[in-house]
Amino acid sequence: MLLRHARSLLFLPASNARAIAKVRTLPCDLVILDLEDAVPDERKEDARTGALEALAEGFGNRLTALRINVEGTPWHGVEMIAAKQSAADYVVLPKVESPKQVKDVFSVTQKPVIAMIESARGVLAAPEIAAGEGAAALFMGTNDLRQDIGIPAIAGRDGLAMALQAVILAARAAGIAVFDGVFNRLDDEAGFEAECVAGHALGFDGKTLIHPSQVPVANQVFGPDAQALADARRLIEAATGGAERFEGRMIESMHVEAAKALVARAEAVGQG
Ligand SMILES: CC(C)(COP(=O)(O)OP(=O)(O)OC[C@H]1O[C@@H](n2cnc3c(N)ncnc32)[C@H](O)[C@@H]1OP(=O)(O)O)[C@@H](O)C(=O)NCCC(=O)NCCSC(=O)C[C@H](O)C(=O)O
Ligand SMILES: [Mg+2]
Repeated sequence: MLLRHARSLLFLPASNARAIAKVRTLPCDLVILDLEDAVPDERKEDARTGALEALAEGFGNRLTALRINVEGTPWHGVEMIAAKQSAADYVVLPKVESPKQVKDVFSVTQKPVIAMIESARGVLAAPEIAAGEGAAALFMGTNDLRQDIGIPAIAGRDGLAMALQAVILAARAAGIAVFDGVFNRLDDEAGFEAECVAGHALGFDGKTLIHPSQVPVANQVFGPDAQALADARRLIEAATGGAERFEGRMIESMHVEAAKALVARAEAVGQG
């Protein structure tokens, strides 16, 4: 699967063996083994060893990533070496504020880097980060971003709107994928689904997740809906080129391209 087709991107602490076993049973598209905030300092070393073993064992046909700690922490250097030696498909780099951070990690690990945008500085530098060497995708880090901007944890996402859109535009201008931040309220199913729908409508490719219960909803919201897929197939079949009428609306070549992209996404995620 291509990264841009991923709908559900599940974080888990690399120190949690039960979660590692569990994720192998889940229909998530990308597994992210975390060495950063989900792992206490005294467990970083164990987590690193556990991550390398788990990645070597593999996660079936799921894409894999290792989130390392940022430069300036005691773990950054050793985790870059571990990432290079690992079987992870991607490195996730948190708290990115410049393209140089991504380039430096890419040059050591030789793995495509998913840059997390988690601060006002990061948002303002997102166009350069997304276009920079080694950047494969952007993740929103909305917990840290709220804190950096000063948005109360209990407030909704209105205060994040400009940042979310700026990051999506930066990713699109650079031609890379972009994924929404995590939803913390584990028991608020309706709130989670509403945030997935809103993120999908903004243009995110998928959503980063923290719990198994969130995977099916993200897959459903970010996966092609059956009606849209049927519509896309009819449109591709009917189109003859240029502007024309299709089922009461005007279509042109960009609509055919969009329909083909939807069919490709459906096939990639096994919904074709
Ligand atoms: C949030 C949790 C700590 C909740 O844990 P808990 O209450 O123990 O979960 P459950 O009892 O409901 O778990 C049920 C079973 O599911 C497994 N499980 C739980 N979470 C995961 C997971 N993420 N991946 C795989 N499997 C998981 C449990 O092991 C149970 O199975 P079993 O053992 O067989 O009974 C916990 O969900 C958790 O740790 N989540 C991930 C936290 C994390 O990785 N955080 C870092 C990423 S968030 C982020 O990046 C923020 C960002 O930086 C920002 O700034 O916004
Ligand atoms: Mg964060």
